[in-house]
Amino acid sequence: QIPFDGNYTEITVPDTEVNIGQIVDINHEIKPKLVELVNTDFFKYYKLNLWKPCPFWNGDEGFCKYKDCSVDFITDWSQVPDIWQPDQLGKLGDNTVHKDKGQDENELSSNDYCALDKDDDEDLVYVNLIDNPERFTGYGGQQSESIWTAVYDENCFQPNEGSQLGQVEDLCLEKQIFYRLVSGLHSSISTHLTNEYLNLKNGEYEPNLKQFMIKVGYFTERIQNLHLNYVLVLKSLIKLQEYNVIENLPLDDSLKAGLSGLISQGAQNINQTDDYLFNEKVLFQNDQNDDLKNEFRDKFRNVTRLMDCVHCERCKLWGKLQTTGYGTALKILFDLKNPNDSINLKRVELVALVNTFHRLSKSVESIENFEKLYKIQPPTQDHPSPSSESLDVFDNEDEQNFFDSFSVDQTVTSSKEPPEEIKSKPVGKAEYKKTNSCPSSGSKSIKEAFHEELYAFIDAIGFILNSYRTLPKLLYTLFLVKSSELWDIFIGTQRHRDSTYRVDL
Ligand SMILES: Cc1cc2nc3c(=O)[nH]c(=O)nc-3n(C[C@H](O)[C@H](O)[C@H](O)COP(=O)(O)OP(=O)(O)OC[C@H]3O[C@@H](n4cnc5c(N)ncnc54)[C@H](O)[C@@H]3O)c2cc1C
Repeated sequence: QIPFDGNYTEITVPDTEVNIGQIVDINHEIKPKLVELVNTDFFKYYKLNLWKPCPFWNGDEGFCKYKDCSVDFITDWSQVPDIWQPDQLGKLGDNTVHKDKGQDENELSSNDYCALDKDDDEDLVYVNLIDNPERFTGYGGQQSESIWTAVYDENCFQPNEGSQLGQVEDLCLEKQIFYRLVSGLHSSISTHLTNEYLNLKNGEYEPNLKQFMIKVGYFTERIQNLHLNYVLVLKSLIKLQEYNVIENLPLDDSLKAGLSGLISQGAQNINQTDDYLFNEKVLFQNDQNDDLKNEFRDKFRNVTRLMDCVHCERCKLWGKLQTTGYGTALKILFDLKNPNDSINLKRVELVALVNTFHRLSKSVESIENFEKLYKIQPPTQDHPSPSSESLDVFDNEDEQNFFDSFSVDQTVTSSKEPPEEIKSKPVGKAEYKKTNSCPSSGSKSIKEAFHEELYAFIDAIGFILNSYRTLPKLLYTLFLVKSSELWDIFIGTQRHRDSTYRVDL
């Protein structure tokens, strides 16, 4: 366990050979190029449907009151740069997708990790990402919690799946990566909203150290997961370069040069082979792991679909963009296996990938800044218990009331906390190798399988014991039924032979 001492530098990034300090150094080098790139016309616009119905539940009753929940989308086509005009669209592989049988035609290609909006959807709008920054919107309470709960409980491999201890390390590597990916996305969103948090005193958006520490900073594992996401996305970009995909993209030369320059800078800073950064080849190693890969892909698609259930438009915009970015990174990492492989890369996927990397870069920079602020003056309430009801999240009652008014049932803490054991435990590569290989298709580690069997055994014993408990009552009820039948015969009012009796035990 790593007790939090206000310093993240030496903490390892799980399943990689790097530590957070090294990521910070890489980020310093590539940040200027990345910022330049996301400010270009090509990368600063994103096309999406913000009003697609939630596919999982009827959830339109949700709302987000604050003005920054909304998105300023573009209705006037003349405002959209040439590069995004319809005649330019479709050049980036849009027409070459292989369709899944039974799936919505435009929505999915068999290799896709995300459910993209249809290309011909009439409700697609363009959004200028620079004009609609990801920051505090006041979205919270039960509404956002229900989304996060669905993400973790139903569409993620849980650390407590088959394990009483509930440690993420108990999962096999593929499932670990999935959990960390989702948790890292959550950490990154929380970092942005606390880095640009509304200060009620002056109406400005500014870093709020206390909120950051409560949501992310005290949980070393959340910090690790966010940095792992940085590594995954960077590795996917490096792979695009290595396999000559960038070179062949239908982009203008300056964009290609910008993208290549950024990636080369990232690769150069690793100063080792890029498997040192992250070695995706150890995942889904053998053919038997196809089921596991399909399960991984299906679950991630569901996470992308859940973004349509987010009530706050601004949060939905960035949620959709980032899940698409991660889905694209996964596709590149897991499906591009040798230089001759082709990959379908849509324009929205490329834009999402680069912007997701920029979001992570911004998070890494913000965490570095929060670390400095913490060293100058740590928040007064140190190391709060995350499950504590008395957690003093807001500085005064006015602040509490103001934020409460944003959403129904605003709760800042929830029962959905990772168990103590996983909060600040670093996972080194050696450790993972020892315990985690998904053995076969549908895969469970030996430990998971053992726990599953154990629980089945306990259930069976419970069933047998319960039968003994209910046996006297059952016999008594049968006796009553039989006597009643005999009585009916005796008094000559015998029921029809086929009559059935309902016996409520
Ligand atoms: C897709 C999406 C996008 C959002 N975007 C924005 C936005 O742009 N601006 C904005 O102001 N709000 C946004 N929100 C809301 C925001 O994420 C929080 O839900 C809200 O601020 C309330 O926070 P909370 O402290 O109650 O805990 P939440 O962040 O809602 O977390 C719920 C529970 O999940 C667990 N948890 C928290 N972080 C992690 C982690 N990293 N890993 C594992 N478990 C974790 C904890 O047990 C926590 O109690 C978004 C929500 C969603 C679902």
